[in-house]
Amino acid sequence: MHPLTRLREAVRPGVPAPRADAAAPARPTPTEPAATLPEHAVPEHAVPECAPAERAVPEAVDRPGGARPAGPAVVSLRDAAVRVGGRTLWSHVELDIAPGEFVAVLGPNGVGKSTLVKAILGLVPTAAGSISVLGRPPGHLAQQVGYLPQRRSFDAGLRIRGVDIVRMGWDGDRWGLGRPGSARAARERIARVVEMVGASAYAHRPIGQCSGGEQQRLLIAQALVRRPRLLVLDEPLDSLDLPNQAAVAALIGRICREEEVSVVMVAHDANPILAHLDRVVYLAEGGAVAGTPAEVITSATLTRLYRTPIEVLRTSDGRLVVVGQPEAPAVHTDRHPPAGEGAARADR
Ligand SMILES: Nc1ncnc2c1ncn2[C@@H]1O[C@H](COP(=O)(O)OP(=O)(O)OP(=O)(O)O)[C@@H](O)[C@H]1O
Repeated sequence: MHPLTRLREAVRPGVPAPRADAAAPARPTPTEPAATLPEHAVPEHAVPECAPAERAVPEAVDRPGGARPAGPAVVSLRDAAVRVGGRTLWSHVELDIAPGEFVAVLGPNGVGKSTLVKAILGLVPTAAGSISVLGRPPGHLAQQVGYLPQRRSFDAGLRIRGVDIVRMGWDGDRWGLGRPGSARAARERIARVVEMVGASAYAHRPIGQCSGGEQQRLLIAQALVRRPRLLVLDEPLDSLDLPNQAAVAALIGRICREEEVSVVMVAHDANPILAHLDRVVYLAEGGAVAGTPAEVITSATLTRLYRTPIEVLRTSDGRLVVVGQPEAPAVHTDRHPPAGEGAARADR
């Protein structure tokens, strides 16, 4: 492979290409609860009460930054199911994500969290039901969706600067040619997002010499630079130490509010992100439970979902802390390229 092609593959922005076979448009507004596990899986008392699944997200007061924003949902799943490798991973999933909401997708290893975000991106087709993103089938408005795939790290010898990585997010597919429009607007926006993620001090260093946490911030800036309306982050806290997990979680919460972008983030450990979240989606046992952290993160619900005793405590300052949640393994053995896509971007 030509060295430039290899470099380009290594640092290409995570903007998903549109799929030809994306899901059909969403159905008209149903009236079922927002999200539930299949009835056989969770007794009635364990299913949190969720807002009705309406296409226009109703206001609520559960938002860390204030009331839940009203307006058309940015992401809607209606009775959605996904099959990979001949097996249904989850089904009957109902979910609405409002503009500017910070939503975490949580659950045990291998339950289908990454597959859920890939379905939202249009990289994996729905087997039943429907998904809509910004009112269109997944993958149709890729320019308005920023994506940070799982585990991207850079070779220590890579000389390209952090700021160039961010620039690639701006140029998109025209990397090396430049995107039409004002060069000044590009410079200003790139400087703005670099500052927003707190990377100004090291953005001009070679990316290979930046720490994992610094690289992660620059990649978040890359995903954000085109002012997406939806930011999809697949385990952005993976392999960061605890202080960095907390700092990056706080950063994402702040970005969510300042840029008015909806964020869907896959995570293993709820604790570093809980204080910043508007909603959580727990995947388990072939279905999903969604709601505010206070609704979903309870000892009874998590114990049932993980099939192991888990305690949820409330600290004196009102924070929820999950105790006893199984640790994620250091190596994920269940990673595959998404259906219909080569391995190029799947699981880096
Ligand atoms: N393209 C594929 N073909 C076959 N099986 C797949 C494919 N993609 C995912 N799977 C399987 O689907 C299951 C869910 O995978 P997924 O990566 O979505 O889980 P996850 O919840 O994100 O896991 P983890 O927490 O370990 O990252 C796994 O068992 C995985 O092996």
